[in-house]
Amino acid sequence: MQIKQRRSKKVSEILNDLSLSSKRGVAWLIDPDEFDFEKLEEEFFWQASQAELDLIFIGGSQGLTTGVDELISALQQKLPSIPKVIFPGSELQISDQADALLFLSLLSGRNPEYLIGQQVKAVEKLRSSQLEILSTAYLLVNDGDICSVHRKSETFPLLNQDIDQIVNTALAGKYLGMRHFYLDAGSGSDSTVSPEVIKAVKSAVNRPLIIGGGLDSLEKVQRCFDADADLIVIGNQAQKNPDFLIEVLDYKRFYNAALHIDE
Ligand SMILES: CC(C)=CCC/C(C)=C/CC/C(C)=C/CC/C(C)=C/COP(=O)(O)OP(=O)(O)O
Ligand SMILES: O=P(O)(O)OC[C@@H](O)CO
Ligand SMILES: [Mg+2]
Repeated sequence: MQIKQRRSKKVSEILNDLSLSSKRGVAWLIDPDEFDFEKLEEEFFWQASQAELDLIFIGGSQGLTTGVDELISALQQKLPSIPKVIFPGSELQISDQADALLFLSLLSGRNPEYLIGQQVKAVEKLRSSQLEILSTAYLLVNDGDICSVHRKSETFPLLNQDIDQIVNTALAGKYLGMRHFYLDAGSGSDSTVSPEVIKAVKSAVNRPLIIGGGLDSLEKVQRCFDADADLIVIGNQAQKNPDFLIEVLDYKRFYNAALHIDE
């Protein structure tokens, strides 16, 4: 509660603002299974808040419950002004300490547990919670790489080349009433969501579009920004090298400022 009262904007408003403007946003994904807080210097947290990190996502593909509350409390101490959003690998990762929850349905697959099973299991916890619930169509898309999210969900990704199928899947989510869209290549994926797919989905759904998976260079980030991604997610590469996240944030600032000059 205390956390939410201090914020001026809801997470849905932050996403809508990004979607309606040509500005790009960056989220840092922290996997509570693997995160070692001790390793990060104070300097890193200072730079992250100065560099206008938009959101922090918390979640892991294994969906384990351990450490989620502790992680969010620790983040609250270090980065109090940045909204914290649960990106759940399972309903067990829901925490009231966060500001919002990506209420995902894995539309690229046909596993009922990830289409509706986990969501129903989450309801008891959500009925009494203050979390902002963000209905999110979640699609796994890459060139055929199999990552831990595919193994965990027992689904295959849609292929970048099948643009019509991807757009139709995203639009089916929109027609079902979903308001946010997340195309994910999978954590650490060799291939990313292609710019053609990003462009096609964004122009079809015209709603906030989140892109992640395998973004490990500024070139890949730029391709997503140029293709109209509203928010990109950096996980693995920030864990390997925290300076990379700061570089991406600096790049975003430069990118958004350049857009402003052109306007
Ligand atoms: C809505 C509720 C309550 C639950 C949703 C449950 C669903 C549909 C999940 C989608 C499928 C799934 C398993 C997604 C995982 C998303 C995630 C947190 C990925 C982060 O991956 P990492 O844990 O960083 O990857 P590694 O395993 O490679 O470390
Ligand atoms: O860990 P990376 O490869 O950055 O992927 C982030 C996220 O989109 C995975 O679900
Ligand atoms: Mg993980």
